[in-house]
Amino acid sequence: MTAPVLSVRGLSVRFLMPSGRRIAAVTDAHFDVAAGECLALVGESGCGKSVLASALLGLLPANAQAAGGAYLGDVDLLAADERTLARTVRGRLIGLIPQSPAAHLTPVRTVRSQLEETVVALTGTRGRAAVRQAAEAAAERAAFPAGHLDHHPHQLSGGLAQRAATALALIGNAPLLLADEPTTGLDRDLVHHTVDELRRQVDVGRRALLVITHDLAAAERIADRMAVMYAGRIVEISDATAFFGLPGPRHPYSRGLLGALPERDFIPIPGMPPELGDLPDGCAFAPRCERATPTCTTLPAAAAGLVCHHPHVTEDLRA
Ligand SMILES: Nc1ncnc2c1ncn2[C@@H]1O[C@H](COP(=O)(O)OP(=O)(O)OP(=O)(O)O)[C@@H](O)[C@H]1O
Ligand code: NI
Repeated sequence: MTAPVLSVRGLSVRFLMPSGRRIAAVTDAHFDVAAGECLALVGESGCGKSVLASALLGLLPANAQAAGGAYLGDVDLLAADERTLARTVRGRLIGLIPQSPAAHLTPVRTVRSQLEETVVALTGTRGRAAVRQAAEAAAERAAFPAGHLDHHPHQLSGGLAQRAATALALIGNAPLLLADEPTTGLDRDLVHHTVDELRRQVDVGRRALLVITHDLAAAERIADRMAVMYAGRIVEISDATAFFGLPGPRHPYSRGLLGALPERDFIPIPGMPPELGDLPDGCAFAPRCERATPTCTTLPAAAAGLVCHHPHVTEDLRA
């Protein structure tokens, strides 16, 4: 296997609240993403997905404390200073595909001028003609039509705004693309389109892609591997084909997430996720888990991409 582009090792993030409360937003995350691979990070709202992404980008708020390591090439993202993050990480090592492209684009300037500015800032290209050509090439890579380059963001459809934002994210040729909810608010056709464009960047550009999403159908379409997060912890990492097909997810929570989909069983997981400021000592999912036993008051050891005392194994799935 090729060396990973991103290696996350024991990453934890705590928010310290004025009341003295500590919020455990991310706990002990371990994963890799390789070139030419897409890892989808899924889980219910508030489970810590965006906080994890912010930690990688060095964009945590001042009341956050991060521990552990996150390595991209020879840069430890958690230890890097703001100057390194601004000059070499954001845009150059990590291309960020934003959640709401319309808000990410500058409203008063054309797409062309924003692309050109980013070309100058990130690639060192100089000279009007060369910059113009590089901006047009970036648009083309994201399938943004040349005929719309002189439009302002408000003149673009949701799909074209997404492609403009993707074009911007690709300019620095970053080895890692990070997309936080890239398909939120888009209709199904556009979801497919956006996801397929991102997948193309992985396949053609041999980039690593970490995509954060609520949308399991989008994840199924794009991901090679699935990471499922619950109450700040990644509880399962599995091959996407096995996860969505047979034998299916191994963690009871992951099975619940899939089973809640309208196109599957349409049965919601009972109960609510716990408060991240008041997590139990043992497995945080136990109160909602139909397989819970007395051992679940202790924390399960992580093994083979699973944090669970009683995962589903292939034998019970056949029964
Ligand atoms: N600045 C902050 N101060 C304190 N707590 C915070 C702060 N930012 C986020 N949190 C808490 O961290 C937890 C994780 O939030 P996060 O935004 O990562 O969730 P998420 O999984 O991305 O959810 P969604 O799917 O809704 O985007 C939440 O409980 C949130 O309240
Ligand atoms: Ni989020």
